[in-house]
Amino acid sequence: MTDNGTVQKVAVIGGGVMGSGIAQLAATVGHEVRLVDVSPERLETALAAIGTSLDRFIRSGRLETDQREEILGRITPATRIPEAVEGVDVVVEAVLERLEVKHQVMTEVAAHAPAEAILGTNTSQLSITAIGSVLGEGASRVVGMHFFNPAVLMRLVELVKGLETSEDTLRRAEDFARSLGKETVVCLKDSPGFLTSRISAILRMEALHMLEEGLASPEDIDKAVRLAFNHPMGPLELGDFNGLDTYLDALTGLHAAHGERFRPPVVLRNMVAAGRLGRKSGRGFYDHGG
Ligand SMILES: C[C@H](O)CC(=O)SCCNC(=O)CCNC(=O)[C@H](O)C(C)(C)COP(=O)(O)OP(=O)(O)OC[C@H]1O[C@@H](n2cnc3c(N)ncnc32)[C@H](O)[C@@H]1OP(=O)(O)O
Ligand SMILES: NC(=O)c1ccc[n+]([C@@H]2O[C@H](COP(=O)([O-])OP(=O)(O)OC[C@H]3O[C@@H](n4cnc5c(N)ncnc54)[C@H](O)[C@@H]3O)[C@@H](O)[C@H]2O)c1
Repeated sequence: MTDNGTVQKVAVIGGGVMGSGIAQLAATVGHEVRLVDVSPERLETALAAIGTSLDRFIRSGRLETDQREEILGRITPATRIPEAVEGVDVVVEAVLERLEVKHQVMTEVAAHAPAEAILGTNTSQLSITAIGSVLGEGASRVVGMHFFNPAVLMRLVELVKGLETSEDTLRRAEDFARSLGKETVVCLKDSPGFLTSRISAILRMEALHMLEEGLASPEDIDKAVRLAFNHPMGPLELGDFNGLDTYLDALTGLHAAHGERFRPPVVLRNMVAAGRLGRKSGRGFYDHGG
């Protein structure tokens, strides 16, 4: 909904950890949502995860039981972008953290979405300007809309202005984030990692180096951060929660942009090479029974 409460048609591209949460959030506040993933299996997993999350809200009394089907009924799964973006007001792209994949998706979205639709990208750290660069003048409609995992609970959306992002696009992205019940901050300059990912990556880097140095077990490194600083999760368990492949992609980008202080530690490369991606693969720094 916009500031004046208008229901919007929203397409979320990518039905993974983040896309499923963003789709759920938008449908919960009453928007009409199309959720697109190239993989039908991922779409099935996404809808199941949304159902599980809605059940948790019902159990804790934050949703009525009959809202479950209404919310799910507002989400239309799809495997193709062209039909899914027809007539939408807002697109949020949440596919892999790879520039070439984002380019491919943005090009297809822009070819089929209405010219006035805003095109948000949920990238964790890539340049918004670079993502929009494939659209020529269309880059004015591209804006960073960085949600946090789990999108249904975390309070912030970090908005990032690319070099070509128009003021109107930024304002509409802000309206859309507010319609989802989120607070916003605006990163005025397009610098990889924006405000939040640079901060969180530094904490994560230190935890990974401590693990490599054998200073403590993963459990104790996480416990230290949780209890000393009142963080809800330690950096290693948060890595398992978010996806270690996504962590590695983000650090690789930050390393390229900001240099040595973000060089991905070997322990993380090895985890990803071994397919230990965290919760989504059943095993990461911890065993999740997968
Ligand atoms: C990498 C990217 O670019 C950026 C990022 O995303 S960085 C990561 C940002 N995210 C974080 O830092 C998350 C840190 N963790 C947390 O905030 C919390 O651990 C958490 C909110 C995920 C879970 O809360 P926690 O108290 O630890 O666990 P838990 O007891 O399971 O959940 C608390 C409540 O939330 C509910 N809940 C948790 N996850 C839920 C979900 N996905 N859907 C619905 N409800 C949920 C639970 O049911 C519970 O409700 P209750 O209090 O009524 O019983
Ligand atoms: N995981 C997090 O905590 C988190 C938090 C904030 C932002 N992000 C960012 O959000 C984006 C998505 O991350 P994620 O963790 O949800 O990843 P994920 O791996 O869980 O999901 C990505 C999904 O995109 C789909 N996909 C790939 N190519 C596609 C295409 N061409 N068209 C449609 N779907 C396609 C994949 O099938 C997959 O389901 C990344 O840019 C990431 O950096 C992640």
